[in-house]
Amino acid sequence: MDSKKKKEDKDNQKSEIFASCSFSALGLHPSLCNQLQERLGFEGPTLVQAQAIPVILSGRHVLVNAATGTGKTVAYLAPIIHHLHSYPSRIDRENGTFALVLVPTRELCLQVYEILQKLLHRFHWIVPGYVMGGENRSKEKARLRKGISILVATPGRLLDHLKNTASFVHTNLRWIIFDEADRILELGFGKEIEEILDLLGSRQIGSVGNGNQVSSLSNFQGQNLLLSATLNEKVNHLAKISLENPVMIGLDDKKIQPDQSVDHIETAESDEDDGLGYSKVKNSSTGDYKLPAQLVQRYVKVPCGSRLAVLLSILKNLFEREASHKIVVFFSTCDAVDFHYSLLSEFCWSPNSQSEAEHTERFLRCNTLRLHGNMKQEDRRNTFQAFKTEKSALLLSTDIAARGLDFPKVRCIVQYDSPGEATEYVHRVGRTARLGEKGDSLLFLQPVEVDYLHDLEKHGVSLTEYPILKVLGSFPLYGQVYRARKFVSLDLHPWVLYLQRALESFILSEPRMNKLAQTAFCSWVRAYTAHRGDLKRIFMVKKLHLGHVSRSFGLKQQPSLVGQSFQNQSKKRKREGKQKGLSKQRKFTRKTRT
Ligand SMILES: Nc1ncnc2c1ncn2[C@@H]1O[C@H](COP(=O)(O)OP(=O)(O)OP(=O)(O)O)[C@@H](O)[C@H]1O
Repeated sequence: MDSKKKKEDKDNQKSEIFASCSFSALGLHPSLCNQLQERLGFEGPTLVQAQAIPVILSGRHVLVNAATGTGKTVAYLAPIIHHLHSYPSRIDRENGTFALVLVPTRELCLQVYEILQKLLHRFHWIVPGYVMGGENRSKEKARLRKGISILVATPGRLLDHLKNTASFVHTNLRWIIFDEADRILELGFGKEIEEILDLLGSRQIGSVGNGNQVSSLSNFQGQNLLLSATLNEKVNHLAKISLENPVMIGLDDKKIQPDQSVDHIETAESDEDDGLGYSKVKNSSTGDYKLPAQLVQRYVKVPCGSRLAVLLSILKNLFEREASHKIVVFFSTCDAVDFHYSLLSEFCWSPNSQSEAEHTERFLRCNTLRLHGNMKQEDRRNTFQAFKTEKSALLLSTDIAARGLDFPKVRCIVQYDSPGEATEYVHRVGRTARLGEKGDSLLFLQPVEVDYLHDLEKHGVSLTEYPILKVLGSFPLYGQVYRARKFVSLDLHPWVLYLQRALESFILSEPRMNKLAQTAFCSWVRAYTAHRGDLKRIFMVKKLHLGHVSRSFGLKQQPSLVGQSFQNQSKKRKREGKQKGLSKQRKFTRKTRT
């Protein structure tokens, strides 16, 4: 491709993402515009920012439904800061909280807080803060007592403070933002959200605050914003109880010029009026998802028993091809993350060594990190920061990293365990190819699961096949390269066979690893049984060969042996679940899968 064509392509890509206007043309205060440029390095707004900022500035309730990595965070934070900065008299810490940003996970909480800190660098009187599960409650209470102007929070911990922290002033609350609302609801926080809305007096009518408002500061009414990738029943319900006559900002307005955007933005389409003045928003979850054009999406069809060896081979190939690489691999459970993390960090094998004693070289020589919801808060924080700053690293994660997290320069997303809903697929791949950058994604499927591709196609997502035999053929075995014929099954590929054998003997020789593998096997099967709705027909436990599943955890044991411990574990989890009074599904979703 000549350089002129390359430049043209780059310009086209840019105009798909960025608007042609400036931040100040959207009505933002000049010093905030400077801050966006100097602190965050943003030269101009993205399309979604150009659409959302003027509408949010106008005070309307808004529902934003836009593609991943398009800059939604600044789209809602900038107008809030603009308003707080423009109050006739400066706000004070004693005035308490003016804006509340609700997010589903702790990592997202920290991420939004970090952006806030940068944006507020020059506006020291507007104080950012966060409260979230896993943090020290009394320290949070002390911070709330001092006063936090813009508070980022996870729902459970916020509710706790609303009920138990008397010094938490929220009488001046003007904005409630639900970021990644669909995820908040999927994690089972619906009840908490309703309670929060009730406690804040913000249900339905959207008039925030309960008396004692600082009327001298502003006579502006409450404004709620909801950002969600999917508009399903639950999100519709939340929109209904929290938004008043909202403006809908969606993907279809992508091509609209920013200066015309307010006039052209669709208001929520009316399917039916519920008599409350709120029109039901059309469900777009069955429609096409818009994915970044530059994202290369592929799938690899792997028999269950060879999954582990193929995963390791692909990762080895990716890191050897490009030394500096950032890759995220998604697993269905916390236990699977722990097992693969230990395995990848410790497994030594060099295919050209003749004796066991010579296997001293780590199979995968990359910086490996892990992230899931059962880790200690401090470790979660460290991983999150490390993966942000590393130039080359491998992150093994549950879906905790699937939504909203913005890790710079991730080149490849591997979905080793299938995601379930197509939305989840879209969010996972959304961690790469952000804001016009290059990105690849690879979905692992067993031969019995390939119907999942049709499910994705229904949403306009189509994948091409990954050349796995070519990749496996690139590894020399005892000095020889084995070029498999097309019809050779992966199970019988010499490289896969040797690697599988090496993995099994390594795991067998390490009791700790063996235990991790068994636990991971059990929760993997549990997660497989948890697929819902139509997906149950694709991911059928009945079709699984448990012996092959064991092999995919490097286990040599008979499945019945492992199955026994699986049953014991299930019973134990049920007992614990009852004791803690959590519903089975909520506990499973929050504890095991994230
Ligand atoms: N105007 C801009 N110019 C340049 N970079 C920007 C701009 N706005 C946002 N970004 C960067 O784009 C990336 C994605 O932003 P953000 O995380 O807000 O996207 P998002 O739409 O919320 O993504 P997701 O749907 O995955 O949560 C971030 O790294 C952010 O710093």
